[in-house]
Amino acid sequence: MDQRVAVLGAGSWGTVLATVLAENGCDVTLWARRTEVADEINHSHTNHKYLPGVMLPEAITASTSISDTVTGKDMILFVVPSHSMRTIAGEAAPWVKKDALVVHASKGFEVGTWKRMSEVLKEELPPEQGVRIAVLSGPSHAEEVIQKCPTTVVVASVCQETAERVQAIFINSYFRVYTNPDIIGVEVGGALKNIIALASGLADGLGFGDNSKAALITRGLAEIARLGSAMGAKPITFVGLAGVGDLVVTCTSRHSRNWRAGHMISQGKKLEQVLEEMGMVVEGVKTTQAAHALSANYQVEMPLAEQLYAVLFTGKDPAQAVKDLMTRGRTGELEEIIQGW
Ligand SMILES: NC(=O)c1ccc[n+]([C@@H]2O[C@H](COP(=O)([O-])OP(=O)(O)OC[C@H]3O[C@@H](n4cnc5c(N)ncnc54)[C@H](O)[C@@H]3O)[C@@H](O)[C@H]2O)c1
Ligand SMILES: O=P(O)(O)OC[C@H](O)CO
Repeated sequence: MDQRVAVLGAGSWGTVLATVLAENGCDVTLWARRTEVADEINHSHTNHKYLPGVMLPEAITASTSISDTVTGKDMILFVVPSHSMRTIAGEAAPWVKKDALVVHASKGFEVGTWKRMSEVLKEELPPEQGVRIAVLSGPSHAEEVIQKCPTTVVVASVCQETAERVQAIFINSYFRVYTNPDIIGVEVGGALKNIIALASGLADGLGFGDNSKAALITRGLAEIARLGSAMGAKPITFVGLAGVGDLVVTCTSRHSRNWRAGHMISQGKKLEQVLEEMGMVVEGVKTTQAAHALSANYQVEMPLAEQLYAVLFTGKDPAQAVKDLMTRGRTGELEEIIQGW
C-alpha cells in the first residue's frame, strides 16, 4: 500500500488513524495545529497529551503547514473537531490533488447551519471532489485501537468505488472496515450518539443502573433513527456500526469523553468547568444544540435530547429532567414503523 496520505488533526483520533495508516504501509504526514505537538511527534515519536505512553511509528511525519501536508497526497483525512471543519477544509482546498480521496472521521454537525461534515467538505472543496468524499465512523475509541483491540468501523460514501478504495487503505487484521452507501445515516448516527453518551454519564452519576442504561440506548436509538430518517437516512443503518455499535461503545465505556462529561455534570460541575477540565473535544455538547434545532426543523420528537439540552443550556436539574422523561405522555414503542394491531 504505497498511498501518500495527509491526516489533518493531531488529537487522539487523528494520531491513532495516522498510526493505522502508517502500519498499513502508507506514507503519512500528520498536520498539527501547534508547533510543540509537531516537534514532539517528529523528534520523540510521541503525542503525550493525547496518547500518553504510546510510541508512534517513525514513518509518521508531522507538519504545521496545511499546504505542505496536503500537496500531492492521494488521500486527505480530516480529523479535526466539527466546529473547525469548514475553516480547515477551506485552508486545505487549494492544495488538494484533483483525484484525491477526501475522508473525514469527525462526529458532529456544523454549528448554526447544522450541516453534516461531508456537506461542509463538499462546499469547501472543488466540485469534482464530491464523489470522492467519504466518512469513517463506528465504535472506535482511540485508546483501544492503538492497543490493536479488534475494532470494526464503517466507511460510507455516495460512490461505491470511493468507499471501497478507502476501505482497502484502512483495513487490517485489527481494524476491520465495512462499507455502507448511506452517508447520511452514518454521519447522523455518529454525531447523535454523543448526546446519548452524555446522558448515560449523567445517569450513571445519578446512581442509576443497567435498566436505565438499556433504556437510554434503546430509546436514544429510536430518537436517532427518527431524526435520521427525516433527514434522508436509511433506517436500517442505525442498527449497524454507526448506530447501535457506536451507541453501545460510547454509552458504556469510561474511555468516552462524552460519558465522562455527563458524569462530571451529574456531580454538580458547570458545563464550562467540565469542558475546561476535559481539555479534549466533547462533541455531544454542540450536537445537543444541533439536535434541538434539527428536531424543530424536521418536526421530530426527541425527548432525551430535549431534556439534555435543558440540563446543559438552561440549568435544569438533572433529577427533574429524569422525572419529566418518565412521566411524559404515553406513546407506543415503535408507532412510526408498526401501525395497527
Ligand atoms: N478520540 C476518539 O476515540 C474518537 C473516535 C472516533 C471519532 N472521533 C472524532 O474525531 C474528532 C476529533 O476528535 P479527537 O478525539 O481527535 O479530539 P481531541 O480532543 O483528542 O483532539 C482535537 C484536535 O483538534 C485540534 N483542534 C482543536 N480546535 C481546533 C481548531 N479550532 N482548529 C483546528 N484544530 C483544532 C486540537 O489541537 C487537537 O489536535 C471528533 O469529531 C471526534 O468525535 C474521536
Ligand atoms: O470519547 P468520545 O465520547 O468522543 O467517543 C469516541 C468515539 O466516537 C467512540 O466511537
